[in-house]
Amino acid sequence: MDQVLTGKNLSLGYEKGQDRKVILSDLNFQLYSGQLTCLLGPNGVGKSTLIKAILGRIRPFEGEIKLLDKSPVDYPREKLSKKLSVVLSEPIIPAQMTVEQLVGLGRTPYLKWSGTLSELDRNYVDEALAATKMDFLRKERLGELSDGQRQKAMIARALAQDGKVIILDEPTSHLDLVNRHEIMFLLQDIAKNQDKAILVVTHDLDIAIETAHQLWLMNCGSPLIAGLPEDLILNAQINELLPKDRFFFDPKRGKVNLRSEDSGWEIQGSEDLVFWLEKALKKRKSTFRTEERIHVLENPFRIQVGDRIYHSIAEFFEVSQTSLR
Ligand SMILES: Nc1ncnc2c1ncn2[C@@H]1O[C@H](COP(=O)(O)OP(=O)(O)OP(=O)(O)O)[C@@H](O)[C@H]1O
Repeated sequence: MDQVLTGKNLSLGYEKGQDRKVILSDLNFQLYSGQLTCLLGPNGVGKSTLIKAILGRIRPFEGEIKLLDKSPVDYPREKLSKKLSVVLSEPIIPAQMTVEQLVGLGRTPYLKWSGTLSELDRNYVDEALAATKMDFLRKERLGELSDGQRQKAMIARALAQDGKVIILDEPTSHLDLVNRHEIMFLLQDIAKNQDKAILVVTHDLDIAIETAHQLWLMNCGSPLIAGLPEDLILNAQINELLPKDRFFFDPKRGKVNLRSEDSGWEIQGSEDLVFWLEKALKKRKSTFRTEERIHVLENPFRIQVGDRIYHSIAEFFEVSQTSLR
């Protein structure tokens, strides 16, 4: 497992005339080949700014980024494209272009003056189509693909480019649940099987935890936290992503949960049943209160309060609106 991209003591931001607007400071990171890394953080924290610096589009105010042996800003453009490929979140895609033509564009940095693909280039295109399971759609026009298929075509283009590092900015943001998982598992496979270092910017914590080998967590004013998702959950650093007064990450459920200090109810029963009933109750926290203890029972599912029995949460809410107050 090699470090292919590193950042040391970085300070990043934008310059306007004499003014410097520092967005990120004291930033350190290592991106490893063979791993899928997900970068998470709230809107505006500076994720895109970091990506721009990695792509050499902005120069660090301080510190250094190293892509293999040198800084991205020191690579000639074409050489950089052979080391690093990018899939942006809102690419401009010509609808008439076929999948095969798009993936062929990934070979642009390698083309000779004639501009035509050599046999070797075509092999890369074929391999990229096979790795993304897009072979059967190679002649399809991009305008006629589903969003998920289009995203896979973009990933195939990045693969054909054959860089060591692939960066994707919110690649799953427009996709349904199944496609989001599929794309992320595909990226996980590519990282492992093709020894790529893949960095994905995402807001999807659930899927990042499920699929990433490493997480990078960014939050305003704190250093970047990097680690295995499971370590960050067990040592509670995952909470750095959340406003701690209102939310916490529940390690048992693997989910973000709302804090409730004074819940206004007491529930007894098995952990799973209590969890789901409490979830439903939290959504009604402003309207629901009871002094009586709530028992939640299974086989068959029922909720008991005093001697009253309810057979679903909906029924409990409906009746308790009047009887429990
Ligand atoms: N070209 C620019 N010039 C000046 N400030 C900028 C520029 N681009 C971004 N910023 C500022 O940098 C900060 C971080 O923005 P950035 O886009 O990096 O955040 P982000 O974490 O990617 O957010 P999101 O999750 O919403 O995409 C914001 O305050 C933004 O206004």
